[in-house]
Amino acid sequence: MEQIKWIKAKDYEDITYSKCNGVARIAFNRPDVRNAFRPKTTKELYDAFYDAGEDTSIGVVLLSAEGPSSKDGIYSFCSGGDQKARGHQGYVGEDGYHRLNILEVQRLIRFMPKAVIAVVPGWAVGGGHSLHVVCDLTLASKEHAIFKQTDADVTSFDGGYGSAYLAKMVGQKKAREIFFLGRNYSAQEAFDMGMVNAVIPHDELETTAYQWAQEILEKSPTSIKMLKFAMNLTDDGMVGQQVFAGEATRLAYMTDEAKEGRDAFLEKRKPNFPKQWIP
Ligand SMILES: CC(C)(COP(=O)(O)OP(=O)(O)OC[C@H]1O[C@@H](n2cnc3c(N)ncnc32)[C@H](O)[C@@H]1OP(=O)(O)O)[C@@H](O)C(=O)NCCC(=O)NCCSC(=O)c1cc(O)c2ccccc2c1O
Repeated sequence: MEQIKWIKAKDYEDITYSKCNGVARIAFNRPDVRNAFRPKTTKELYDAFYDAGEDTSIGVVLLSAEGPSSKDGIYSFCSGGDQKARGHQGYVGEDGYHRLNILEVQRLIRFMPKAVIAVVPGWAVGGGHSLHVVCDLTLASKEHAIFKQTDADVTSFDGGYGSAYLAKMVGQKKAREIFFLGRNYSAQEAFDMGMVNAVIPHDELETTAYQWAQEILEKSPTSIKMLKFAMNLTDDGMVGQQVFAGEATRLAYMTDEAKEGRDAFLEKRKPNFPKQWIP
């Protein structure tokens, strides 16, 4: 097995961010509050995901978590929005504004042209549960992962990917059970209902995630990107079409036709599209 040498990509307070051999690892780092996210956390997540999306040396992103808690040794992926930071209209940051910025992070994960793997070492709850749902794949700790939806306990309902997309994954009845009853589900139960790809012994979770990432990196990057966007398309409406079509446009840019169109404009002449280019 290859030695994994994570290199810190940037210093943050609420998350850690490192890279190794084509893989970026973004990890929640507030284990004493079960990795709840506050506005600072979502800002940092957005920044790190944006960087990983733009970095052409990165092909796969792991969304993981540091831990366990220094208080009680319990592992968490993320327990959702920090209820202590919750104000009247959203989560309040140092600037005093009320926001629901985690939805922007969800969209970044959903629309980035790279595979994102949720690596769940412990609690995945509320908005933390929604984050694993929106990731492309989920690997869960056999011993410690627990999946739970508390949205209906705290009147903070994710009516987008967290619930409606979950229903596509596990079926309508099961998704309604998860949200309406808010029970705990083990990694194995989550696997059986189709929202987890593999149940992994805790000690092997991170290395397995890295191995899965390396396997994906052996595939054609354009295929991974187009397959991800194709699978997103039916659920994402016009935005899904826009994202998929944007990549088709990028491929079209690489043709002689596109070069002729661009060059003709720059040379202030009529474009010459020969008949043999007609499809
Ligand atoms: C996750 C738990 C089930 C774990 O229970 P356990 O008994 O193991 O641990 P404790 O409850 O004692 O927690 C230890 C310690 O952590 C603090 N903590 C845990 N979670 C949070 C949290 N979310 N916010 C703030 N603090 C948290 C807890 O207070 C303890 O601190 P001490 O100081 O006492 O040591 C359990 O902790 C739990 O149920 N947590 C709350 C889960 C929750 O309700 N999350 C919010 C759901 S709503 C949400 O996430 C959300 C966010 C958004 O931005 C949205 C935006 C748009 C739409 C929807 C959104 C949305 O739904």
